[in-house]
Amino acid sequence: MDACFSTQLIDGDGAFNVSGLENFMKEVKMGECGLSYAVVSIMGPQSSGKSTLLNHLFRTNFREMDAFKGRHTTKGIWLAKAHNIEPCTLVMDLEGTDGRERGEDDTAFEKQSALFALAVSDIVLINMWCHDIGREQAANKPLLKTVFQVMMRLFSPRKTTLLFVIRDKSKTPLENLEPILREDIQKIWDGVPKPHAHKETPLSEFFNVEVVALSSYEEKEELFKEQVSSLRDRFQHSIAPGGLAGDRRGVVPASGFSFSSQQFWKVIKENKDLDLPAHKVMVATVRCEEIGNEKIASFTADEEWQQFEEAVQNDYVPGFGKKISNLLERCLSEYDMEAVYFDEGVRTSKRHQLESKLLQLVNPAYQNLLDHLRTRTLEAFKESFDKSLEKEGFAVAARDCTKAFLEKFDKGSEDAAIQQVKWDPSKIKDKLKRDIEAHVASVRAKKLSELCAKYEGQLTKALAEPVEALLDSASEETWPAIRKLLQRETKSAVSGFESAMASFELDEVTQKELLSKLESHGRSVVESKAKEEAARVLIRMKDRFSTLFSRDADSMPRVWTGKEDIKAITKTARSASMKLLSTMAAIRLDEDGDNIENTLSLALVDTARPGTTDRSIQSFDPLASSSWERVPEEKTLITPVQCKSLWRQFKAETEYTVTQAIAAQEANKRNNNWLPPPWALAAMAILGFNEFMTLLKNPLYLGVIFVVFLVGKAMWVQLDIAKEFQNGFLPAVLSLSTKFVPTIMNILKRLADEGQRPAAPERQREMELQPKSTRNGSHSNVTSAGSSSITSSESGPEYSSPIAH
Ligand SMILES: Nc1nc2c(ncn2[C@@H]2O[C@H](COP(=O)(O)OP(=O)(O)OP(=O)(O)O)[C@@H](O)[C@H]2O)c(=O)[nH]1
Repeated sequence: MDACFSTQLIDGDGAFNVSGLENFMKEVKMGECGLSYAVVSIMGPQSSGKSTLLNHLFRTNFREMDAFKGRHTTKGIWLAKAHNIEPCTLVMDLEGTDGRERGEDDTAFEKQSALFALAVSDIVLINMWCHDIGREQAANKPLLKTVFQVMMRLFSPRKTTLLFVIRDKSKTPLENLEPILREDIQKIWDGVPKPHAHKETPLSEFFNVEVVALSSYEEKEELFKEQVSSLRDRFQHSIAPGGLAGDRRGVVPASGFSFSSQQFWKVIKENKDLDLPAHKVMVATVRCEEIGNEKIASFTADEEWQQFEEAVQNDYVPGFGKKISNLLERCLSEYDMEAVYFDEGVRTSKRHQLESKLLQLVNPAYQNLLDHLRTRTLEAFKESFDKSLEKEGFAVAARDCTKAFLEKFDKGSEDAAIQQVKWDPSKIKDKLKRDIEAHVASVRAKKLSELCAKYEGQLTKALAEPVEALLDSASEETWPAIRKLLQRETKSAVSGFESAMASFELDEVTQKELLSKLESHGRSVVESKAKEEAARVLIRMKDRFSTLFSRDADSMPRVWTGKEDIKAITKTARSASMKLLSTMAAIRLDEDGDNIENTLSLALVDTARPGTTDRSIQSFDPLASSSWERVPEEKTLITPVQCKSLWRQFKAETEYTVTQAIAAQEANKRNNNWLPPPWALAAMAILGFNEFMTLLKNPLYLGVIFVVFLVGKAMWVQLDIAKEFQNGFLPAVLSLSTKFVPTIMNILKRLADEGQRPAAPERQREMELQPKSTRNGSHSNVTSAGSSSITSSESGPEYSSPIAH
């Protein structure tokens, strides 16, 4: 027996051979049959030639009783596939009945196997001896009774074909036998108790009854074979309309046959009624679920899908939607193909389940893909936006690029779209939009701040130095000039900035904000410059004072000859410095209506006005305040009090210059008077002529005159007489008188040293042996003597200036 094509389905003890059936199903490729298959089973008394008939009819290998070896009876239910019969026909050989009445014991194997055969078979062959027809004690009667009884428990008629096979037919023609048999069958049917619903249901509603008679296999084998062969033909295309099982109902699809059979047997064993429709739904549910799970498993294991799943982890994959849709479609259509014969409701709902499970499986990959698409699009946007900024204006570039790249995203998401479902990519698109907007905003802020910095820089450059120069030359015109300059430069910067900003298409409020920022930058440049200058005001004042004081109208250095009116010059110079102080005292970027200059002038310069000369009686000090009248605090650079203290410092620091000038003037005057008057010189020359001639005529006198000249010359140099007399005659005589004796002593000492000095090399050696300190000491003595003479010459009598007070 070929184990692959026949198997024991249920053994003698009622155990279902699940694995055997599964193997059998695979071998005969039942899964592919769909509804195109038929199940034939045979019932009949033991050893009535059932196996023999089946083997001849379907070319199966059921074990037959070997006439020579002894008795063998079939146990349980065997299953085989009919050879060369279309469509695929499964054949079941049942254990033979023993022909005895078994009462109502539904648990007997005979009844259970009959019910099972009726539940799963399209055609049931009822094997009977010809001589049993019309007999009251026929062996098949209890069998038929059993068949009809169990049939009621199937709930709904399956329209099973009952093919009565009359064995060992006699000479009586079938035409005569058949009515008798049908009568017998009808009698049995009528005698079977039926449920209320089927009280009036005719037998034909449940069964198609067919009768066939065969000659004895034992006695007329050839004829038997011939008749079997023609009977075999009736099994070809048995399920087609008009065939043996043409009007069968409630067929379970082939792939559910195994599960269905198991369930039938289980229910039968539990002695429960078989609800065929419910069974069908149940089988469909289980099978469709199984098919769905198989499809999910095969989808998950699909190499193409795995490659896609891996690829989308790292990057966007073009063509994702189409490919995945195809894979899903393939999977679903495979399901459809396999589940097509199962209950439609179940099949459809399980299909939905399968679809949603598959989509759940695919969704993370889809989300990943869209995320990659979003980041990719954003990166590409950034790059393209940067490039287009070089060619077009900001707002246009931002608008065009945003539009283009959102469209690209749309295209990408369309490409990723899966046919089976409408997943909405709008959330991711919104995120992309937000990212793009944020990028545009950041670039805009950067560009605008660059632009601001550029124009602010330009404005700073245009203002800083001119403002500094204007403040330096402080006058009444300084602040109007600064205002004019500020207005002009701000206007030009604003117009430049405005046109540069146009491409950003900013809203009016922002534009105004930026422009006013630029304008206030201009003001702040001026203000900070003014503050800087104010911090240096004292130096500036002193500079101005010394410029005006020590240079004349032609900018030539003044020589204090004595003719200059130092008082007037000082006053002019101080007035100018005071003006500078007043200019620096406050920022006057708006119209200057302050009174600073007047206040300062009154308080500091015009102190000589009548009534104000004596300070002790000046009751009110206009500078004793920390704020100027009509000048807000933030515009004040130097407060009145600070002005006062600065002025005091200024005066103290410039006083020396004035003193020096006065002293120089005095000295100059005296310098012109140190020689005796010309008339005295002329008298001396006329009166001393004879003595002079005597001196020239006597060589000894000449030598003495020469020595006196040398000593005189040395004294002249040593005492620096010419310089001494620059300070006036009287101070020079006093100074020279104090230094005269020490200088004479010094000259004599040096002359004595010269006379005692040995030859030059010896002197050199002596110098080398002499300690350094001694040498320096002698030098420092000379220097100190010199410097002391200079110091004493510089320190003239203190001069008390009338202007200083
Ligand atoms: N008289 C007669 N005997 C037959 C016929 N066909 C087979 N037999 C004989 O009947 C005996 C039993 O044959 P099987 O085919 O084993 O009978 P069975 O009904 O399958 O027996 P079980 O399944 O064991 O109940 C064998 O010895 C056969 O030779 C027939 O048409 N007429």
